[in-house]
Amino acid sequence: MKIALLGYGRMGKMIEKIAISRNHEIIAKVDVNNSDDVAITKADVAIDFSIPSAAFNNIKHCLENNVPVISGTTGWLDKYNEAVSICNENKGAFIYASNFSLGVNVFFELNEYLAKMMKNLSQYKVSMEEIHHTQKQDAPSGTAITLAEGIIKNTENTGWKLEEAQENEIPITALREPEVPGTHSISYKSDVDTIDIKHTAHNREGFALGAVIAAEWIQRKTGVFSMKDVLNLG
Ligand SMILES: NC(=O)C1=CN([C@@H]2O[C@H](COP(=O)(O)OP(=O)(O)OC[C@H]3O[C@@H](n4cnc5c(N)ncnc54)[C@H](OP(=O)(O)O)[C@@H]3O)[C@@H](O)[C@H]2O)C=CC1
Ligand SMILES: O=C(O)C1=N[C@H](C(=O)O)C[C@H](O)C1
Repeated sequence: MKIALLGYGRMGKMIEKIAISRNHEIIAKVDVNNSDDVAITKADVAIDFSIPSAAFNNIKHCLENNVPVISGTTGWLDKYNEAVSICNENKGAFIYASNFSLGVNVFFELNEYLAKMMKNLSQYKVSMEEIHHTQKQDAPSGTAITLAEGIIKNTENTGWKLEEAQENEIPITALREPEVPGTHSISYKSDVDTIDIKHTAHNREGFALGAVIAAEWIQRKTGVFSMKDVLNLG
C-alpha cells in the first residue's frame, strides 16, 4: 500500500517503521510545516496521528479526495459525527479508534463485561485513572473516555468527570509523568475490598501495529468502521 502519514511525531515515526517492515511505502509525511496535498490524493490510505486541532480537517481532506482514512488522534471528537456524514456523502472509508492496540481493545471488552457484572452491586463505586507522558495535549485520554462510555452503557452511571464527580458520575484522574506511553486502570471500591483492572502499554508499537493492520483491512471497503470490526472481537 501507498501510505500518507498525517502527523509525523512519535506515532507517525513508529507507524512508518512498522509499515515499511510490512512492505508498505510511505508517500507523504505531513506535519505542521509540511502539507503535501497532492501526494495525499495518490495514497491508498492515510493514517492520521496529528493534533486535536488538525485532525478533523485532515480527515475531511482525505474523504473528499476518496482516500480511506485511519485516525488515532484524540481530543477532536466533538466533530466525529460531521466526519461520519462527510464519509457517507463521499462513499468513503473511515476508522477512528481512541486506541489501536490489540491489548487495549481486549481491555475494552473486559471493561464492559465487568461493568455488566457490577451494575446491581451498589456497594461498589467505580473510578478510573490514566497516566501519560507530559507532552500529551488532551485530558482525559481518548482511551479513558472510551472506557467510561463502556461503563456508562452497562451501569447506572450517567457520565464522567475529571477529578471531582457527582453521584452517578465516574471520576477520572489524569496524571502526567515523563515517558509513560499509556496506562489505564479501573477500580470498583467497596468498604471491604477493591476490584482493579489495568492495562499498561510498554511502548508505542502496539498502537502503531494496530493502525497499520486497520489500514490494510480497510482497503476496498466503504463505510465507517471501528477496531471491533477490524479485530473481530466480541
Ligand atoms: N489511537 C491510538 O492508538 C493512539 C493515539 N494517540 C494520539 O495520536 C496523536 C499524536 O500523538 P503523538 O504522535 O504522540 O504526538 P506528537 O506530538 O509526537 O505528533 C503530532 C504530530 O502532528 C503534527 N502536526 C501538527 N499540526 C499538524 C497538521 N496541521 N497536520 C498534520 N500534522 C500536524 C506535529 O508536527 P510538529 O511536530 O511539526 O508540530 C507532529 O508531527 C495524539 O492525539 C495522541 O493522543 C497516540 C498514541 C496511540
Ligand atoms: O497521547 C498518547 O500518547 C496516547 N493517546 C491515546 C489516548 O488518548 O487514549 C492512546 C494512548 O493511550 C496513548
